Amino acid sequence: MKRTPVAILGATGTVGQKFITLLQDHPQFEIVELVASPRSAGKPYHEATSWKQNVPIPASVATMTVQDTSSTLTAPLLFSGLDSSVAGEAEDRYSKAGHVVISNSSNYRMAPDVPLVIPEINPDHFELIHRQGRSGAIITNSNCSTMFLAMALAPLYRTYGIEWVQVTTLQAISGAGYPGVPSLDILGNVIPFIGGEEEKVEQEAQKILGTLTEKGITPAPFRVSATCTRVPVVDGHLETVTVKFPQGVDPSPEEVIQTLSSWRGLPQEMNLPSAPGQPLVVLPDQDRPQPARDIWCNGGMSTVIGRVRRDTIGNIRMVILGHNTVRGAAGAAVLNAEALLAQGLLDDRL
Ligand SMILES: NC(=O)C1=CN([C@@H]2O[C@H](COP(=O)(O)OP(=O)(O)OC[C@H]3O[C@@H](n4cnc5c(N)ncnc54)[C@H](OP(=O)(O)O)[C@@H]3O)[C@@H](O)[C@H]2O)C=CC1
Ligand SMILES: N[C@@H](CC(=O)OP(=O)(O)O)C(=O)O
Repeated sequence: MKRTPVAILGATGTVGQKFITLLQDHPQFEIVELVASPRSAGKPYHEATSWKQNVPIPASVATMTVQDTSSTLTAPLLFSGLDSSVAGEAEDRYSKAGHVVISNSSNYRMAPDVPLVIPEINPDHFELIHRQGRSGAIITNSNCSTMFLAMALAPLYRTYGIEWVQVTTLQAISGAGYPGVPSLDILGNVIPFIGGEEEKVEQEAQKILGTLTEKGITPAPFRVSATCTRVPVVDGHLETVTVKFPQGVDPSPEEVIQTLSSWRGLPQEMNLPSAPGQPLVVLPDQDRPQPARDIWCNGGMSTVIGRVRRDTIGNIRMVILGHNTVRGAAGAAVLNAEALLAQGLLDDRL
């Protein structure tokens, strides 16, 4: 099968590097162009990037010359891990020039005509690309902490309804990009603030779980209260979550575990290349999930859950975990692209 040529925007960064490792042997996509800042442009990729992955740079990419965002690109499909300070202008321009941009950046996530999709939850929202008036399109995935929260909430919301959610995140340093948080700030420490993060976690899940109508997306009506912290962990965002169901709804922890574990969506039904067989994996051990042990569950594409138990104020509390640069970023974007292709939604654009 002929592979679709793709470019990676922000290729030298933390998310960009993860795109390269996930796409190097992908059956549907072939990396043909790399884009980063003017600081990197003109250099071979291996010189421009500070490679932090635990596999070597693929030979086909190592010597590719990096371009900047002023370049005209040939690839019809662009995966973006651009810094949000430049993503807005570049993604808008490329999508108006006919490229389909699958973005990790926060700039367009809440735009009314831009799909914010987790394909297990709301693949019907992809339809919004036809309302954008662009010859290409912009499709986004969520904030990394939102990703694991929304995945865990989806089957609960659809089975029981939700009144409110309280979440505290313990976020890895790779979430801040590279070089990211200075070592003297984070080693042996916890920083109880991540700029802009709580606002994203408090509103993105409701768009994802919202209902698509003629007028746009009506967000799901539950409230989220979030406290976001940075901890000295390299990869993996852990979150403690309390869920309050509507009045009179009070499933047992065993029922909730069954609801979470049995959840499947379009990526599993269509057997997409990056789909985890089981999107939510519930561990029985009292001291799991742990970032050092569990982030690579199903190739880093599952949300791992533990400690599901009754709460004293809400109904249920649990601990959730995910790989922030895989399912929380690059892997989510690749899965979105696979879902779009499988449904033929890009046939008129690629
Ligand atoms: N890390 C994570 O877990 C997650 C990140 N995201 C989002 O993904 C995006 C990338 O994050 P991350 O990889 O962590 O960040 P990094 O800081 O590691 O990488 C940023 C990338 O943007 C490029 N860039 C910076 N300035 C410019 C410019 N003026 N023109 C063109 N390119 C530029 C950098 O290129 P150069 O090397 O040349 O400077 C680099 O490739 C951000 O929007 C972030 O918010 C979303 C979810 C999770
Ligand atoms: N802020 C997240 C990563 C990120 O960049 O998210 P966003 O794209 O929503 O700004 C973290 O620190 O872990």
